[in-house]
Amino acid sequence: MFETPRKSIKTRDAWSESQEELSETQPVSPVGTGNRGKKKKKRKPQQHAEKQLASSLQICTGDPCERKEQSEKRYTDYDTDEPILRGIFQIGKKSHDVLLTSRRVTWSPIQPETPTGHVETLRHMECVELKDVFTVKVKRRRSAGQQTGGTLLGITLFQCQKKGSKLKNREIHFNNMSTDHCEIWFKNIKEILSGFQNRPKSLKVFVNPASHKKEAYEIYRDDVAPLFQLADIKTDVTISARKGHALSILKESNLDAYDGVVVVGGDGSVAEVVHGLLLRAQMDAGRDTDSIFTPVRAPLPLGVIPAGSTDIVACSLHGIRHPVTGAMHIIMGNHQEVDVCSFSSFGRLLRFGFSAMFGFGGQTLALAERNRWMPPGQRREYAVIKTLANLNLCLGMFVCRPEDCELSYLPVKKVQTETLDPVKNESIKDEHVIEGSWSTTQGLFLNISVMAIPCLCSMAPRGLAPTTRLNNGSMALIAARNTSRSEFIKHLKRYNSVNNQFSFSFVETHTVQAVKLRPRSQGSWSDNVSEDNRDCEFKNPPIISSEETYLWNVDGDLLEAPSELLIRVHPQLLTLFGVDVEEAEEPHTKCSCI
Ligand SMILES: Nc1ncnc2c1ncn2[C@@H]1O[C@H](COP(=O)(O)OP(=O)(O)OP(=O)(O)O)[C@@H](O)[C@H]1O
Repeated sequence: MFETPRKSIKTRDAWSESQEELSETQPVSPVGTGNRGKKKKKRKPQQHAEKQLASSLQICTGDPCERKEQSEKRYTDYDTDEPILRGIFQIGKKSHDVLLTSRRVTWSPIQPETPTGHVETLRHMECVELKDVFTVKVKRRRSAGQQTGGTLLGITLFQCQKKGSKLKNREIHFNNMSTDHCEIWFKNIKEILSGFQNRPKSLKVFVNPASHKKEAYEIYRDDVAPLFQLADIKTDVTISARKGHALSILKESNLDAYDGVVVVGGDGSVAEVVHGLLLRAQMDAGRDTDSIFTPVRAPLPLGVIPAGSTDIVACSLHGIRHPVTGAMHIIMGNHQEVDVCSFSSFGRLLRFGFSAMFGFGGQTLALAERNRWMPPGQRREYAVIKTLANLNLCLGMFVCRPEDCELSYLPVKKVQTETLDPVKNESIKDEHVIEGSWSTTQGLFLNISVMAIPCLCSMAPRGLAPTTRLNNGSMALIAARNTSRSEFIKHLKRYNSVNNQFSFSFVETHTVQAVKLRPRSQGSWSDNVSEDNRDCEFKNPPIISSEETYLWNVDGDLLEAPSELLIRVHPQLLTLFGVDVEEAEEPHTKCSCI
């Protein structure tokens, strides 16, 4: 969305970049200054410019009727978007006629007139929308080590370019050695760009150096920080020293100085920061989290730079695990409202998050965490194989069997209403969510998943919960009842393909607002220590559930919860930097272990 500029900005920022030579410099002819009060005096050259542009737009190849329609449409478009500046710049090797309006920069090569008086430029006309430009810099040639000054070469626009789900930085160089000319263009473009108010100017950044292959810091330093610097974003970076470090900072520090928070890491790190941001918002709003409360929204948007092993949140938000794409969504201020779950037990808030798994999902994570000494992919596969192998088995004093649970859920009921628009005299259809009533079921469950976001990842490109969206105000409840090992494996395998993973008689799915789970067996999934991993258990003591607690996988983090857990969805509680995507564009990874 384009918003009108609010303020002027200091314009003498210097940008030192290439050593490239200008082979040619064109004379300078600005047609306007952006000062609309003086517009009348400048009318003549502008009219001439528009006339020339209009005539050039009429010359194009293809079907004449289509051509006329196209040229009229484009001319109308340009006509409503008033020219602010017009001048000559060298772009690439050619001189170009460049036009700045409040929405875009358009350029076409300067060519001699044909005998008919037409200038054949449309074919080569190019433009960049200013909503896609994140910064403008003055371009100078400097010798090695020179910090200031240097020969002025022109200005450069930095565009956020989209290729599929991937976003990247594209530089467009407008070369002209006239200081006055460049300054006017720089000032005007900078002023227009300052009107995009969602774009952050100051960020609090958390980096988890322990994520995945321990490369999060390098990813931030090499791929992300230079882009933030280019976009003139101030950053305050904390390298997380331990689990819970980001949470304690978010709970204690004053966040007023920031326009957003960024986390560089995997899903566990994202979950910690999401919880911290929302907990802080509840504390500031005086909410009593020891009761069933209505949470307030987090005041700051959160950006996610993927550096973990699965990166489900980044995939669901960007469609791809690509740190530069994450950084670009932040720089461009792309806001996406996202539903969040709260996890509470006996009225007390345990944490905020996006997804939870109980049973198989909790058990595999517990086993993987106990074997952190293994490389990430290997320990995940090991945990999946081991848990599947032990399914329905008794290992010494530990029993791996489905959970005996009482599962209650509050379904989302949507009703359509129809009202009459008195002005347009047409009916308006509206959808409302109404309070349903709790349903309760019980029995043996192999796995229960509750997800407020689709949870896209390379193993499940359409998501672990493809029926939910980032902000549809509901959660997907997927419950797999007890079945044979081979049927359960078939169900798991289908996440990888386009086939419906839920078309099994033992799987039920519901769209819900709340879920309550009461496991009735004691300690069944709590551990599965077998002879062959006794050694590693000794080095990494197992997470032992007491009689009263159960292990959940909440956003890839282990949560030890008492025997009753209430999960509620809170529509659009958080703003993330990103967009809603249908499918992950990730290279499709097949789980080799099942
Ligand atoms: N300095 C640190 N040392 C160890 N653990 C940390 C540190 N800082 C944060 N943590 C914790 O590490 C946990 C796992 O990190 P993270 O989720 O980023 O990586 P991952 O597990 O490799 O990725 P994914 O969750 O995508 O599989 C998080 O719960 C986080 O709280």
